[in-house]
Amino acid sequence: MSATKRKRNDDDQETGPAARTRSKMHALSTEDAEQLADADEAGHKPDVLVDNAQLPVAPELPVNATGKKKTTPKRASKGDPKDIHRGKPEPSGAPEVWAESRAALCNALDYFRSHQSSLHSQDGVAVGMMIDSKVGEHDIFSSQVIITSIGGGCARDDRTGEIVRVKSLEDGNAAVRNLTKAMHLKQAIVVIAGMGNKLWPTTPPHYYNILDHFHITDIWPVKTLNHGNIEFVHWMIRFEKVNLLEKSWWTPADAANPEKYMVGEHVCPAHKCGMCNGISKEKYKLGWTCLNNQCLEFFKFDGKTGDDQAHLEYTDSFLHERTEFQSARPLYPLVTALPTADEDNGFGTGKVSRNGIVCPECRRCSRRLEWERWECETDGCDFRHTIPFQIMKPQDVDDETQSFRGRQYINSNIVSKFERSIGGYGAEVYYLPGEQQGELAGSVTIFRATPDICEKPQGPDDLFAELQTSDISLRLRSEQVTSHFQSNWGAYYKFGVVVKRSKGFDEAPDAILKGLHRLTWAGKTAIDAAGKVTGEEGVAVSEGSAPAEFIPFNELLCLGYFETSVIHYHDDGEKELSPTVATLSLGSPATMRFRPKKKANIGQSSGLKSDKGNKKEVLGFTLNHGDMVVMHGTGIHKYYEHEVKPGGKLRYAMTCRHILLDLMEDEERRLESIIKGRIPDSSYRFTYHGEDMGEKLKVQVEETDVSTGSGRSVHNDEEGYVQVLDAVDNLDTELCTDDTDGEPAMDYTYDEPTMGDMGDMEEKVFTRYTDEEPVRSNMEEELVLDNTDKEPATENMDEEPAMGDMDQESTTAQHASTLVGGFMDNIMGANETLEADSTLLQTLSSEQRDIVLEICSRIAYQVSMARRQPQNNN
Ligand SMILES: O=C(O)CCC(=O)C(=O)O
Ligand SMILES: [Fe+2]
Repeated sequence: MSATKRKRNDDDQETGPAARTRSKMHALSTEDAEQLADADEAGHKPDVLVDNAQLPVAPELPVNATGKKKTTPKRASKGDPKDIHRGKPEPSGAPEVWAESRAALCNALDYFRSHQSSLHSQDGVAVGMMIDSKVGEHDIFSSQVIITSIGGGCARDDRTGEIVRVKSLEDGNAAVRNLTKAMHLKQAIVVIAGMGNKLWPTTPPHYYNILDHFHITDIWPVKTLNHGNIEFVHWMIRFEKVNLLEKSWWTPADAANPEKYMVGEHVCPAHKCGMCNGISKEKYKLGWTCLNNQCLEFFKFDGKTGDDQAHLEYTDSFLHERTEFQSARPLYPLVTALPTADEDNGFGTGKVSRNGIVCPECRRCSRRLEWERWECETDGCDFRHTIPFQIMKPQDVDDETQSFRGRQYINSNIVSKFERSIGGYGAEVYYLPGEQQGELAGSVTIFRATPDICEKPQGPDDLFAELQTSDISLRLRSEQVTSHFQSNWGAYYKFGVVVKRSKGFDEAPDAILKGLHRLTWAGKTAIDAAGKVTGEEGVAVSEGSAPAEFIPFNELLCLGYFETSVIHYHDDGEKELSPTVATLSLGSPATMRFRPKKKANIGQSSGLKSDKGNKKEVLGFTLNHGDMVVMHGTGIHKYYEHEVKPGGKLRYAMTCRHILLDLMEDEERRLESIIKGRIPDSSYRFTYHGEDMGEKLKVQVEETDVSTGSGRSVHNDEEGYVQVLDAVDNLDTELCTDDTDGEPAMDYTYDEPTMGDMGDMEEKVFTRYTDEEPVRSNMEEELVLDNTDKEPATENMDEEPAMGDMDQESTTAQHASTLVGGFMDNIMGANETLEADSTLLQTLSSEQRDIVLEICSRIAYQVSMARRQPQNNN
């Protein structure tokens, strides 16, 4: 989404003619600076919100926070930044706004959205500046004046941890340009000071502290020698506080304001350069020098250059001078107003809903960490703020989908594509190669949901609606700067860093369990399909990476995307991840892309070029509402990375994986994961069988009207019914067939319930009649499990009865029957929860167990639904 792309980095080096023109800029020439401003206006797009999902881990206290990239060499010591200020006096006041993390600061303040650089600009004009741990030798942090160097051209020395100059900035950089423009346009700048700045005159109360509005009086180049005695040019800036009358809150409480100068009291003399005619102030005690870095006299003090500049001290007149400041440009309010519904996109998921807030009570900047609302991050402060959600309907999704310009791309030198009809879906199967000739990294299978599929009861439309109204515990990951919300269910999943929280499937809302069962079908089916296609199409398969066996999922990660959220290129991990990852897309459309990792030896011979060190995408496709995508093969995560960029107002993705718990090092988490990853028996009522069951199975279903007892054929459309019947039918043909004639051995009918006071209520209970007498009452169930025409489930292969081992079979059948019977008793006794006897359950193969549990769960569900219907037939 273009609004989230970083258009340019403040530290970007500019090249080309415009840059060369600028290089002639005199430090303080108004005329040149105005030209520069014009050039910027013409040539640069406005700065926009940095897309923060790609940004480094935001530092939290007590880590010294400067928002450095992960690649930045480590500091020599990571002590508590408070230590730097021990013994300093307390400040006389408190900041109007503060933050403890860079992410919160940048999320909440519209004048400082810069997650990485120390400058924030709008329309090419600087509006907010941060002074933190990069403190130069000639920096000043006093009550009314701040002098600092303008970032860029520095790096941290790996050995010493010191900041050193590595690049000369004769031409300035984007930051210099944007600040110069602000100076000439008289744009006031909000200055923010971090605790990492050792020049604080008092003890900073928080990590990030908003100081006040300042204006820029001077920007000039200086020449310094770095540790290797190499000459570098960099740029300095001097700010003056706008309001000189009010005592600055960061000055000591118990001292009279030591720095209280007014306009005109002191004047710093300026002189014209005999060489270039440029005018420069006499800023240094060392004497006057020309401050035009294009002039031969630049930074020559009385003809001298070199070491004597190392200890440049400012003149008193330069420090004490105060400059008239009046501007037509409005000051940014220091406290950014709370976002309102009017500014939002109508659904409560717009860009402003992803911003942070400044708590009106404690003035802390807080991120939008909770999906539902903003909560002040200060312990003990219970300020909450909401922009109510509006439910997004299938029609809204359709409208978005119609206008979505997704990206369909396949590099056919690398990726092969096949199309099939699978499980009632149109499916696309893509094969991604590994590094070796003929090696397969894995397959990506997409099941395309049609409008019919989406509209089915319990289908994607229902699920999307349900997610919007259920509490699915979505939260932003506070320890990382990401733009999507997430909740993890089942086993702990290592996603970048180990998820801090995971809830057990036994506490999951139905929507999550429905997603899990749907994806289980997709995972299983995709493996079968990919295997089949490899056979049919002669695709080479490498050993191990994409096995033919499906390992049931034990984890589900639910992601929630607001309008501007994305998930950037990543892999899902390799070490603790089994080969299958299945995702269900709900709501807004999105584009998913795959590219080989930088170091993967893929695509070289096909001319796959790198883009800034990254490989280009090899596969891109749209994911629409209801679509499911299955990645199968660990090679997909080893050699490739993927990203997903939604293009609408609200999207959810539920992604299931199997986490290999044996590889989990943390024993406590491992044990917890076993428990949390257990799929509750009652959830098997949501078992999904794909969309073509109705075609495969033609089992007559009879419905008995409970009031008349008369039977009639059903193809009842009532919510959930056909689906339930289909599912039960499916079980029939799978397991419960009569040995003699191949017809289903049981026949589900509705029968009059035998329980107490159900009256005329349209109670629907499934009862099976066999040819023989029912074993118990007409409410009882009996299952005849037939293993003759079905392979036993692979995972319990050893324990399975041998074909034709009737004793074993009938024991299994009996156990199944007892389970269902016991369960029926249980629900008829008004207890709607399934309490299957686990000992008996263990005698069944996993497939049989699923089926038995599914029958039980579906009956329980129907009974409970019927019980909830209003009894208004009398
Ligand atoms: O949002 C999606 O569709 C994909 C999410 C994803 O890549 C992940 O959860 O790892
Ligand atoms: Fe992923």
